[in-house]
Amino acid sequence: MPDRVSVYVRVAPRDESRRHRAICKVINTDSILLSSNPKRQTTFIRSSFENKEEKIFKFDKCFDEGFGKINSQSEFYKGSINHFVKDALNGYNCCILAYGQTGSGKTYTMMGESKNDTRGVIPRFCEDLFHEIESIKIKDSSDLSQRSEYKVVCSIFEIYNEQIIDLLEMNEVQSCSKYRVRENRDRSMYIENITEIEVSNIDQMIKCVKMGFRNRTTRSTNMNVNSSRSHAIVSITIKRTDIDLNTNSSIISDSICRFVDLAGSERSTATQNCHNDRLKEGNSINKSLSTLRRVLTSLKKREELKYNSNSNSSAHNIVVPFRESLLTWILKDNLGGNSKTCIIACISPTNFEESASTLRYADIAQTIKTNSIINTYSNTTLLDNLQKQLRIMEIEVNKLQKDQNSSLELQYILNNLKLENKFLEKNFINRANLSSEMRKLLIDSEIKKFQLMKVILAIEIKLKDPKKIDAKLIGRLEQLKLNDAKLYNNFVLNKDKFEATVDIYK
Ligand SMILES: Nc1ncnc2c1ncn2[C@@H]1O[C@H](COP(=O)(O)OP(=O)(O)OP(=O)(O)O)[C@@H](O)[C@H]1O
Repeated sequence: MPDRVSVYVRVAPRDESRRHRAICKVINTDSILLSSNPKRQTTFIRSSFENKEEKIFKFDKCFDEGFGKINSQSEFYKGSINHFVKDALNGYNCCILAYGQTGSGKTYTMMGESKNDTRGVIPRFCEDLFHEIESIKIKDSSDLSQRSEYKVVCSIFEIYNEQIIDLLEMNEVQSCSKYRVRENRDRSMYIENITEIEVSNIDQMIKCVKMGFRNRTTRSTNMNVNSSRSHAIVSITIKRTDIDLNTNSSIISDSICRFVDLAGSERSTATQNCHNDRLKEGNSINKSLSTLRRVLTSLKKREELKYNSNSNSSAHNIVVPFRESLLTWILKDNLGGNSKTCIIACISPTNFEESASTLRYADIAQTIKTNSIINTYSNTTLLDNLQKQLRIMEIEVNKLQKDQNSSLELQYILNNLKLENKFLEKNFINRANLSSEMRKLLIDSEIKKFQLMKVILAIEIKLKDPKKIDAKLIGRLEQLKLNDAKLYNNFVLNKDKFEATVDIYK
């Protein structure tokens, strides 16, 4: 079912945002007037400098009125994200991205603080997820015909300088190169070798998420990295199996929920990036965020073409640069693919340009369509797929056996050739006793022996790896056959077998 990327706007409190930006040494602050109107779902932004324009954006929901009321974490969660719990349990992939400049409240919104009422979207989602699972289990317990089983797996990583850092890996010294982004058969993305922890209740889940974010802070301190310079991704995989106890058949649904706390979106010129490492950091953040913006722009263009020209072919000519950064490659399916996606546009009332830029990109994002489907299959489909795979493997095994047979046939031919060679050698040694006519014959056979040795040598080499047998060798054997059919027939006692072997490799 086509969905649209939804956008929720959140405004950080003026003082907090300014204090955080001061700590992060962000310069170029600007004084702006910014307010959201939750009734109309609009956000108004205007620089207090007279020459800057006024802008009004309309989104799915606008929270926090800027100068007025600040929405609590609970109000924000209930008004935006909590419906994703049911979606995820029903088998839909979901993705929640927090986008905005440094100090605009991305981490506060996603993770929140340790105080109970200030916890963010991720811990609240995890709590709701297990509450929902528990309530389904209680409902099931009175139903004798059905039972549901759940498996929840969590992985947490960050992308820093275009490398993946596993935040659940106990060993602090990590080889980043072992983490590879791979594509599943259904074209969804996964990270090879990433630590995955199975959790079975709220406590385990929250501990896992907290450990990931604690590692993010510890590692960033050890590496002298500000956490806002990396993108943190929490990935929760949910597998639900509904078993019909009467028929013993089951329906399985799989979904992945990704929570992405993006690095600060300000341009590197806006921060005091003079140090080499900082410059590298800045460049890679710029690269991934600018790729993200280009991906959003290309997807929007694609949508417009589809809508205006009513032709899919011109829309498909638009190349979306997913592969140009790790971030967009991992999120490929979430941006315009099989996912229910939302962007939380975090803005801070201290910088006109950056806030306007965040709102502009959120505006582009909300035009993008996704195609979320319930990722479900029955155990009979699973069986069908496994049987299909089995058949493919059987064909492979047969082929391999055939190769092995061919190699046995070649071995047989080789032995015959060796025998013939011995015969020729014997004649060669006794040639002094031969008549001139016989000698001529032997010179011929000497040439043939030489040819034969070459063929034997080639076959011996190829026997080590029969697959590598090439047209040249077959050509040589064929030539031998043409030059002297009698000799050839002597070499090969079982002619048919030999030809069959040659045919296989033709
Ligand atoms: N809605 C809010 N209510 C209360 N405090 C907030 C809110 N938004 C942000 N803050 C406070 O503002 C400060 C900066 O927020 P936060 O660290 O979440 O910003 P950020 O966008 O993640 O920055 P960075 O990109 O540097 O990681 C924090 O002290 C946080 O507690």
